[in-house]
Amino acid sequence: MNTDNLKQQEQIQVRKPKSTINSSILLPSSKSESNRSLIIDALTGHQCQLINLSEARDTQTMIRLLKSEGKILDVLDAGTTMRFLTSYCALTNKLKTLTGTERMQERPIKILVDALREIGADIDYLNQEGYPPIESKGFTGQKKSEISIPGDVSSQYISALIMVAPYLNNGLNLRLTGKIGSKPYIEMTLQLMRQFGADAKFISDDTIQVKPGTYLPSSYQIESDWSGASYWFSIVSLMEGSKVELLGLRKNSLQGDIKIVEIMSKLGVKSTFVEDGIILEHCATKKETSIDFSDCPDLAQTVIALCAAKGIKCEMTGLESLRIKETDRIAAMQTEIQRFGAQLIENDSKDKWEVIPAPTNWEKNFNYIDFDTYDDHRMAMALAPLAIVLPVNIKEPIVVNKSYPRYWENLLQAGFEIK
Ligand SMILES: O=C(O)C1=C[C@@H](OP(=O)(O)O)[C@@H](O)[C@H](O)C1
Ligand SMILES: C=C(OP(=O)(O)O)C(=O)O
Repeated sequence: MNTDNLKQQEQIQVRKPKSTINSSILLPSSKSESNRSLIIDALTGHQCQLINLSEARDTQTMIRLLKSEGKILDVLDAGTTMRFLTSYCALTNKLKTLTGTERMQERPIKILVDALREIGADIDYLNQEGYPPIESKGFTGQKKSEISIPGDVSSQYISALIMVAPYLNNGLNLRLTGKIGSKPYIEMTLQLMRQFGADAKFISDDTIQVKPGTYLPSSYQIESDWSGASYWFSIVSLMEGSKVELLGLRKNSLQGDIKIVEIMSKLGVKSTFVEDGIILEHCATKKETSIDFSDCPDLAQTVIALCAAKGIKCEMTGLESLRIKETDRIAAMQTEIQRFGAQLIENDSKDKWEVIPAPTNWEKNFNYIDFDTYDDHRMAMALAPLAIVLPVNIKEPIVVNKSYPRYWENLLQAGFEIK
């Protein structure tokens, strides 16, 4: 099934399946694991065997740019690609210009650039101080091996630094200040580094130590993507009697977004791990809950959309980083769920949020709803499951290419009607 034509449309109509869903879905593989293993592979001189690399545009962009002989590396809208390549180019003495989409040029990179400069890299901003585009102008030797970096803005800066750190003559001791956000992504980086033979670990609550050394070429099989899995949890929660098998997921995942299993156990999905994945079955839901997304920010939109539509009141914390992702995801979700009478309310100190769901039977007031997607794959993928409740139209369906190019294809396979 080829959905390229569908994706080229300005808007698609998504309608619920005519019968109860009972499907087996092959998820995309994780772009986070893929992009890390690609940097590690590049540092070994491309000696590793990486199995099941992601089809996601963020990963395909990483593959293309790591091979590129050109001076300008355009990461498009891929955050990890921008941050990981910045550190890789800066510390391995590659003279490159790194740029990206308009939105990428609004996503801060100062914390990473400051840290790289302290270590000894020569980097310039080409436009606005603190933001891409940047120019990596060379690395002539390590100035410092102990530095501090804020841990509460984006874990990607930290992953970017530690992944290249074994190749620094003196290694790196990195102290993280503030509350550490997206910590499982840092753990994923450390585990992958160790998988490829590096000596890298947390030596205290706030300090990571990376010893000098090299990665050992080896083979690694990338797992399916737990963030992509979350949309299927939402679908199963919304459709009574439904059952979905998701292939390629592991119980002992490196990905923090496996937390969706626990979150959804309260919100209408029973999960059972099987040999090559997980089986999701619809079950009863709570009507009120509270969730901290500090460890798993990419799950927030899925849960906000689900609670808003399904009458679940939800208190949320840990959403701060959503403001600097593909779009301001808090503002975007506030606007989109308001279309059907739900709200996402931020408290005065901007550190707690509450989903006030749409009133019971809200769907009776509409024939359909149009949703905007703000150049953000997760807006499209989080809102499309609401088609189970009411017909939805999704703008710019091509956005899914960033992490889950076969999303619409998989929905068709499960019986959704899309045109
Ligand atoms: O390291 C990674 O692979 C990622 C880290 C997270 O970003 P932050 O650390 O900026 O929260 C996450 O949102 C992103 O999708 C992928
Ligand atoms: C935030 C995301 O990606 P990135 O920051 O890598 O662009 C995401 O995939 O939700």
